[in-house]
Amino acid sequence: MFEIKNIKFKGILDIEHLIIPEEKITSIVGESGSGKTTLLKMLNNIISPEEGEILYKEKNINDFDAIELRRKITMLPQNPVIYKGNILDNILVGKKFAKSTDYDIEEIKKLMMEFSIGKDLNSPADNLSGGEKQRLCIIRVLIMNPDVILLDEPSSALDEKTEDKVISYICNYVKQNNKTLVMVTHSSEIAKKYSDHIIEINKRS
Ligand SMILES: Nc1ncnc2c1ncn2[C@@H]1O[C@H](COP(=O)(O)OP(=O)(O)OP(=O)(O)O)[C@@H](O)[C@H]1O
Repeated sequence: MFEIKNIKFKGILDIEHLIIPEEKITSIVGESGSGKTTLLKMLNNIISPEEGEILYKEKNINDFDAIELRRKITMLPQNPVIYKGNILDNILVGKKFAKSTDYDIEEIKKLMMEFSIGKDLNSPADNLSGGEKQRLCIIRVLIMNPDVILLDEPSSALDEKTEDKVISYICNYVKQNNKTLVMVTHSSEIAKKYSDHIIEINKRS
Protein backbone atom coordinates (compact mmCIF):
# COMPACT_ATOMS: atom_id res chain seq x y z
CA MET A 1 0.00 0.00 0.00
CA PHE A 2 2.86 2.33 0.92
CA GLU A 3 6.38 2.00 -0.38
CA ILE A 4 9.12 4.16 1.05
CA LYS A 5 12.25 4.60 -1.03
CA ASN A 6 15.49 6.17 0.20
CA ILE A 7 13.93 8.88 2.33
CA LYS A 8 15.98 11.29 4.38
CA PHE A 9 14.71 14.04 6.67
CA LYS A 10 16.84 16.50 8.68
CA GLY A 11 19.13 13.86 10.13
CA ILE A 12 16.08 12.38 11.90
CA LEU A 13 14.98 9.75 9.40
CA ASP A 14 17.07 7.79 6.93
CA ILE A 15 15.11 4.85 5.53
CA GLU A 16 16.35 2.94 2.53
CA HIS A 17 13.32 0.82 1.78
CA LEU A 18 10.11 0.00 3.59
CA ILE A 19 6.79 -1.52 2.63
CA ILE A 20 3.58 -1.02 4.59
CA PRO A 21 1.14 -3.69 3.45
CA GLU A 22 -2.50 -3.17 2.53
CA GLU A 23 -5.27 -4.43 4.83
CA LYS A 24 -2.80 -5.25 7.58
CA ILE A 25 -2.00 -3.84 10.99
CA THR A 26 1.45 -2.28 11.14
CA SER A 27 3.00 -0.90 14.31
CA ILE A 28 5.82 1.62 14.39
CA VAL A 29 7.94 1.29 17.52
CA GLY A 30 11.16 2.93 18.66
CA GLU A 31 12.51 5.12 21.40
CA SER A 32 11.24 8.62 22.07
CA GLY A 33 12.48 11.09 19.49
CA SER A 34 13.40 8.43 16.93
CA GLY A 35 11.07 9.88 14.31
CA LYS A 36 7.92 7.72 14.57
CA THR A 37 5.52 10.66 14.40
CA THR A 38 7.55 12.22 11.60
CA LEU A 39 7.17 9.03 9.54
CA LEU A 40 3.43 8.87 10.23
CA LYS A 41 3.05 12.51 9.13
CA MET A 42 4.88 11.67 5.91
CA LEU A 43 2.32 8.94 5.17
CA ASN A 44 -0.34 11.65 5.42
CA ASN A 45 1.75 14.09 3.37
CA ILE A 46 1.84 16.59 6.22
CA ILE A 47 5.66 16.51 6.06
CA SER A 48 7.65 15.70 2.92
CA PRO A 49 11.01 13.95 2.95
CA GLU A 50 13.96 16.07 1.83
CA GLU A 51 15.16 13.19 -0.33
CA GLY A 52 13.53 10.06 -1.65
CA GLU A 53 9.90 9.26 -2.27
CA ILE A 54 6.80 7.77 -0.75
CA LEU A 55 4.44 5.81 -2.94
CA TYR A 56 0.80 5.19 -2.09
CA LYS A 57 -0.87 2.59 -4.28
CA GLU A 58 2.22 2.74 -6.52
CA LYS A 59 1.85 6.49 -7.13
CA ASN A 60 3.97 9.25 -5.60
CA ILE A 61 2.07 10.64 -2.62
CA ASN A 62 2.69 14.20 -3.93
CA ASP A 63 0.64 13.40 -7.03
CA PHE A 64 -2.57 13.13 -5.00
CA ASP A 65 -4.68 16.13 -4.09
CA ALA A 66 -3.81 16.68 -0.40
CA ILE A 67 -7.41 16.96 0.79
CA GLU A 68 -8.58 13.94 -1.21
CA LEU A 69 -5.61 11.98 0.11
CA ARG A 70 -6.51 12.83 3.70
CA ARG A 71 -10.05 11.62 3.15
CA LYS A 72 -8.62 8.23 2.22
CA ILE A 73 -5.77 8.26 4.73
CA THR A 74 -6.82 9.75 8.05
CA MET A 75 -4.43 10.50 10.87
CA LEU A 76 -5.28 10.75 14.53
CA PRO A 77 -2.56 12.93 16.05
CA GLN A 78 -1.03 12.37 19.48
CA ASN A 79 -3.00 15.28 20.95
CA PRO A 80 -6.18 15.56 18.93
CA VAL A 81 -8.20 18.75 19.05
CA ILE A 82 -11.50 19.00 20.89
CA TYR A 83 -13.68 21.77 19.52
CA LYS A 84 -16.18 23.92 21.38
CA GLY A 85 -19.56 22.24 21.34
CA ASN A 86 -21.11 18.97 22.37
CA ILE A 87 -19.84 15.42 22.00
CA LEU A 88 -21.89 14.70 18.87
CA ASP A 89 -20.62 17.86 17.11
CA ASN A 90 -17.09 16.81 17.93
CA ILE A 91 -17.62 13.34 16.51
CA LEU A 92 -19.21 14.71 13.33
CA VAL A 93 -16.40 17.19 12.61
CA GLY A 94 -14.55 14.43 10.76
CA LYS A 95 -17.62 13.49 8.76
CA LYS A 96 -17.94 17.08 7.55
CA PHE A 97 -14.32 16.99 6.41
CA ALA A 98 -15.04 13.71 4.63
CA LYS A 99 -17.86 15.58 2.82
CA SER A 100 -20.42 13.17 4.07
CA THR A 101 -23.37 14.40 6.08
CA ASP A 102 -25.21 11.14 6.67
CA TYR A 103 -24.49 9.33 9.88
CA ASP A 104 -25.94 6.49 11.83
CA ILE A 105 -26.72 7.66 15.35
CA GLU A 106 -27.06 4.05 16.53
CA GLU A 107 -23.54 3.30 15.30
CA ILE A 108 -22.22 6.33 17.20
CA LYS A 109 -24.06 5.24 20.37
CA LYS A 110 -22.64 1.74 19.98
CA LEU A 111 -19.09 3.13 19.64
CA MET A 112 -19.66 5.37 22.69
CA MET A 113 -20.59 2.24 24.66
CA GLU A 114 -17.70 0.16 23.26
CA PHE A 115 -15.29 2.90 24.24
CA SER A 116 -16.91 3.40 27.66
CA ILE A 117 -17.89 7.04 27.23
CA GLY A 118 -20.96 7.03 29.42
CA LYS A 119 -22.05 10.57 28.61
CA ASP A 120 -24.96 12.04 26.73
CA LEU A 121 -24.12 12.97 23.13
CA ASN A 122 -25.50 16.46 23.82
CA SER A 123 -23.21 17.18 26.76
CA PRO A 124 -20.21 19.48 26.33
CA ALA A 125 -17.13 17.70 25.00
CA ASP A 126 -14.85 19.94 27.01
CA ASN A 127 -15.95 18.30 30.28
CA LEU A 128 -14.69 14.86 29.22
CA SER A 129 -11.57 13.41 30.83
CA GLY A 130 -8.32 13.24 28.83
CA GLY A 131 -8.86 9.54 28.09
CA GLU A 132 -12.50 10.09 27.09
CA LYS A 133 -11.42 12.89 24.74
CA GLN A 134 -8.87 10.59 23.17
CA ARG A 135 -11.50 7.88 22.66
CA LEU A 136 -13.97 10.42 21.24
CA CYS A 137 -11.34 11.34 18.64
CA ILE A 138 -10.92 7.66 17.72
CA ILE A 139 -14.69 7.46 17.12
CA ARG A 140 -14.39 10.61 14.98
CA VAL A 141 -11.84 8.86 12.75
CA LEU A 142 -13.70 5.51 12.58
CA ILE A 143 -16.96 7.05 11.38
CA MET A 144 -15.09 8.91 8.61
CA ASN A 145 -14.58 5.46 7.11
CA PRO A 146 -11.09 6.03 5.60
CA ASP A 147 -9.17 3.27 3.80
CA VAL A 148 -6.09 3.85 5.94
CA ILE A 149 -6.07 4.86 9.60
CA LEU A 150 -2.90 6.37 11.05
CA LEU A 151 -2.88 6.42 14.85
CA ASP A 152 -0.20 8.23 16.81
CA GLU A 153 -0.04 6.75 20.32
CA PRO A 154 -3.80 6.11 20.41
CA SER A 155 -3.71 5.03 24.02
CA SER A 156 -1.30 7.43 25.72
CA ALA A 157 -4.01 8.79 28.04
CA LEU A 158 -5.59 5.41 28.81
CA ASP A 159 -5.03 2.92 31.63
CA GLU A 160 -3.82 -0.55 30.63
CA LYS A 161 -7.23 -2.25 30.68
CA THR A 162 -8.97 0.49 28.66
CA GLU A 163 -5.99 0.65 26.30
CA ASP A 164 -6.27 -3.04 25.52
CA LYS A 165 -10.04 -2.81 25.01
CA VAL A 166 -9.78 0.20 22.68
CA ILE A 167 -6.89 -1.17 20.60
CA SER A 168 -8.56 -4.56 20.39
CA TYR A 169 -11.78 -2.93 19.11
CA ILE A 170 -9.91 -0.85 16.52
CA CYS A 171 -7.95 -3.87 15.28
CA ASN A 172 -11.09 -6.01 14.95
CA TYR A 173 -12.81 -3.17 13.11
CA VAL A 174 -9.85 -2.83 10.74
CA LYS A 175 -9.79 -6.56 9.98
CA GLN A 176 -13.55 -6.87 9.52
CA ASN A 177 -13.73 -3.88 7.21
CA ASN A 178 -10.56 -4.61 5.18
CA LYS A 179 -8.86 -1.40 6.27
CA THR A 180 -5.17 -0.67 6.72
CA LEU A 181 -3.95 0.45 10.14
CA VAL A 182 -0.60 2.01 10.95
CA MET A 183 -0.10 2.83 14.61
CA VAL A 184 2.73 4.35 16.55
CA THR A 185 3.05 2.80 19.98
CA HIS A 186 5.47 2.88 22.89
CA SER A 187 4.22 -0.53 23.96
CA SER A 188 6.06 -3.46 22.42
CA GLU A 189 3.43 -5.70 24.05
CA ILE A 190 0.61 -4.00 22.15
CA ALA A 191 2.69 -4.11 18.96
CA LYS A 192 3.37 -7.85 19.32
CA LYS A 193 -0.18 -8.72 20.32
CA TYR A 194 -2.02 -6.90 17.56
CA SER A 195 0.21 -6.25 14.56
CA ASP A 196 0.85 -8.28 11.44
CA HIS A 197 3.97 -6.25 10.86
CA ILE A 198 6.29 -4.22 13.14
CA ILE A 199 8.60 -1.45 11.99
CA GLU A 200 11.32 -0.49 14.42
CA ILE A 201 12.89 2.94 14.06
CA ASN A 202 16.21 3.65 15.71
CA LYS A 203 17.31 7.01 16.95
CA ARG A 204 20.13 8.41 14.86
CA SER A 205 23.01 9.77 16.87
N1 LIG B 1 9.44 19.40 11.22
C1 LIG B 1 10.53 19.14 11.98
N2 LIG B 1 11.68 19.77 11.77
C2 LIG B 1 12.78 19.51 12.51
N3 LIG B 1 12.78 18.62 13.53
C3 LIG B 1 11.66 17.96 13.78
C4 LIG B 1 10.47 18.17 13.04
N4 LIG B 1 9.50 17.36 13.55
C5 LIG B 1 10.07 16.71 14.57
N5 LIG B 1 11.35 17.04 14.71
C6 LIG B 1 12.32 16.48 15.68
O1 LIG B 1 12.56 15.17 15.22
C7 LIG B 1 12.75 14.26 16.30
C8 LIG B 1 11.77 13.11 16.16
O2 LIG B 1 10.47 13.58 16.45
P1 LIG B 1 9.18 12.62 16.40
O3 LIG B 1 8.05 13.38 17.00
O4 LIG B 1 9.02 12.12 15.03
O5 LIG B 1 9.66 11.43 17.34
P2 LIG B 1 8.84 10.24 18.01
O6 LIG B 1 9.64 9.01 17.78
O7 LIG B 1 7.44 10.23 17.53
O8 LIG B 1 8.90 10.67 19.54
P3 LIG B 1 7.88 10.38 20.77
O9 LIG B 1 7.87 8.89 20.96
O10 LIG B 1 8.56 11.09 21.91
O11 LIG B 1 6.56 10.96 20.41
C9 LIG B 1 12.57 15.09 17.56
O12 LIG B 1 13.85 15.42 18.06
C10 LIG B 1 11.80 16.31 17.10
O13 LIG B 1 12.11 17.43 17.88
